[in-house]
Amino acid sequence: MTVDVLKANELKKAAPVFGQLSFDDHEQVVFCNDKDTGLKAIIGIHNTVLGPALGGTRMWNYNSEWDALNDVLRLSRGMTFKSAVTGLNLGGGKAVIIGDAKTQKTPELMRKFGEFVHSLSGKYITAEDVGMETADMDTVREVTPYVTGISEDKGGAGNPSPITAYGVYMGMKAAAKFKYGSENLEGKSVLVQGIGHVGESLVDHLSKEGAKVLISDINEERLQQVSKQYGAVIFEGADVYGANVDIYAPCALGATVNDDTIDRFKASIIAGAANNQLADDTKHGIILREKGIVYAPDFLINAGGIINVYAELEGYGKKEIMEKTENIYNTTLEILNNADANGISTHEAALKVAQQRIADRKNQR
Ligand SMILES: NC(=O)c1ccc[n+]([C@@H]2O[C@H](COP(=O)([O-])OP(=O)(O)OC[C@H]3O[C@@H](n4cnc5c(N)ncnc54)[C@H](O)[C@@H]3O)[C@@H](O)[C@H]2O)c1
Repeated sequence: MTVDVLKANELKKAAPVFGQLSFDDHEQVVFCNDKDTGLKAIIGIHNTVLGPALGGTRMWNYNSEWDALNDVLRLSRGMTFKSAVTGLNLGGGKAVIIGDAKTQKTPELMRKFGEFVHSLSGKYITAEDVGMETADMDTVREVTPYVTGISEDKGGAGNPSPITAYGVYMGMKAAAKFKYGSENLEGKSVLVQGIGHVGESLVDHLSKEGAKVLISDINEERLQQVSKQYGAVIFEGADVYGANVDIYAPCALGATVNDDTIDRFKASIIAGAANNQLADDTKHGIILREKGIVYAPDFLINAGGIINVYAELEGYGKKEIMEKTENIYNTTLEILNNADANGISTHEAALKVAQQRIADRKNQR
């Protein structure tokens, strides 16, 4: 049987890992199970040509183990290209813990997860992602040195989210320069979907610049708090994707640009922090281009966090972190212009730069 003659669900049964639609020549996929703590985790190592596979751990109440596997495969692949396009000597990896971070996360579970990370001898280095806090990484640090994103008083670079937000802000400004001829966001309406660690900080930058900020979240309490603090308007419409705004900033979860939403966008720029914003990178990247919607590739503009944690490994300080993150503006503008000149999607343009860097390194060996 070949991939062509099997439908997705049948393929999953026939080849549960290598046959996953999101499997993209990943080097290693590790399933971690511990009965005592209830840990069920999957570590995905996509590529280590440029360096150790670094990427955060996400704790999420997945509907099924298939969803968790699919997520870790997609996310770890994204990390490979994020580090490559950003010029870091890191490979791509990610981990998912299946469960509710609010009710099922315990220090014992995090330590056990850390032991699994340690068993990979540094091939995978973890950090925080959705459902994780700096304090959780401190707990993991008790059992392995292969963790970043630990707190500043423990020698880490601290919470990466504000740096991620700053990079997204830089990428958004570059997209504005490309689309509107000016990077100035004053008066532009921006809908930030998801006002968590990154989203809130992005709202802060945008409000200070005089953008008209709309916010959307499933957490009503946060909506009220962020609205009050920054003067942002809570989006009340029925269709967040069809909102009449200049810029849509997805900062919650991925795949919000999909077959169902793509024809509804009125925004002329999509620039946000969420990983894997395009449900289908190729197809939706091309459709956005045809529609004249400028998409600032997620893995390019949300690299501030990885720049921040990379500092822990390379030993550089805040100044260099901010300089590297600010440079996301230049890289984004370059890639948007390059995509335009070559008639390809912005996603493809960014991917090509990343893939070339990996191929060059491989050839040097
Ligand atoms: N934290 C980082 O440094 C970093 C780095 C790179 C990428 N990212 C990505 O950015 C996104 C946000 O990360 P974060 O650290 O702010 O996460 P977070 O968990 O702090 O915030 C996510 C927010 O999205 C909200 N949300 C969830 N589902 C939603 C929905 N359907 N509609 C509206 N809101 C919804 C949640 O209530 C929460 O407020 C994630 O996709 C993450 O992978 C984060």
